[in-house]
Amino acid sequence: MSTPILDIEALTVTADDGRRLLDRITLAVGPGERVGMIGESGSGKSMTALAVMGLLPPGMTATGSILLGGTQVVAAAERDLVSLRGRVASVVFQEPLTALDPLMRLGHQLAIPLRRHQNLRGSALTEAVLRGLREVQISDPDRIARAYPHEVSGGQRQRVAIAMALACAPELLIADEPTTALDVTVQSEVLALLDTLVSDRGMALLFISHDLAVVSAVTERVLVLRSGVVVEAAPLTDILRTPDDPYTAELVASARALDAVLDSVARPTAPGQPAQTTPEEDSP
Ligand SMILES: Nc1ncnc2c1ncn2[C@@H]1O[C@H](COP(=O)(O)OP(=O)(O)OP(=O)(O)O)[C@@H](O)[C@H]1O
Repeated sequence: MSTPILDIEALTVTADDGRRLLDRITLAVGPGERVGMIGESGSGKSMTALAVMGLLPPGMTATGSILLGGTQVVAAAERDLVSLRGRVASVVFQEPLTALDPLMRLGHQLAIPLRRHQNLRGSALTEAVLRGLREVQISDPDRIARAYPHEVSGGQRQRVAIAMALACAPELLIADEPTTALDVTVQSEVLALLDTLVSDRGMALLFISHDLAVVSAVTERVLVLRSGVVVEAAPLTDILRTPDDPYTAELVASARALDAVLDSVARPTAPGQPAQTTPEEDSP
């Protein structure tokens, strides 16, 4: 296998009260590979994403190794992490407002990473902002660029957050429950959009969700996390057909839209093929 973009080895994260939130997690994501991380609430999925980006909350200590684009993240200096974020890996969080400044027009927010990454100014920058919005299938980019976050729908906000995450052309996109906060129809549209963008750009994807049906739509290999421990890591089809761990078996049994999942096992050629949808135009 070629050198992984992300190579996590025995990652342990401990809270200041001594609780182990992650316990010797090991995971590698190769260039262009799509890996799912699944587990119940509190299992440590978001903590893994934060650790990879060097964004652990105060009081948390990480040990082990996280190589991101070949650079060690554990105990790295902030200035080294800044150059990795956005360029090597970006995150899309569940709640787009986490990534967006409520007091800044969306176009200005998207312009910040574009200016930094592509060194654009003036009308070239404006054009890049509108292009970025079109790439996330926003059909009225002029209006959205002028709007503040609260003036657009949740789906549109998440599309802008995705555009910001992609602005520096990262090699790895970490999507942490990116559709969970959205209405069901918008969920499948945003999932289809992510799937297309990741394919078109040949990006690697670490897709985090509590929902096996969602993970199965966009990834080919899955890691199951429980109480901070990896209880199973296997190709998606193996997890669905013959889960080894009882907890994984439970997840499979209770997955929403189980029929759709089993259907995708019957047609194993289709990792990364979520429901076909038309571009979103949900109103705010
Ligand atoms: N800032 C914090 N300080 C202390 N403990 C925390 C903090 N944030 C999360 N935790 C704890 O870390 C553990 C892992 O949480 P994490 O947010 O990674 O779970 P998760 O799998 O992403 O859950 P969810 O699906 O609900 O987001 C949980 O026990 C949680 O209570």
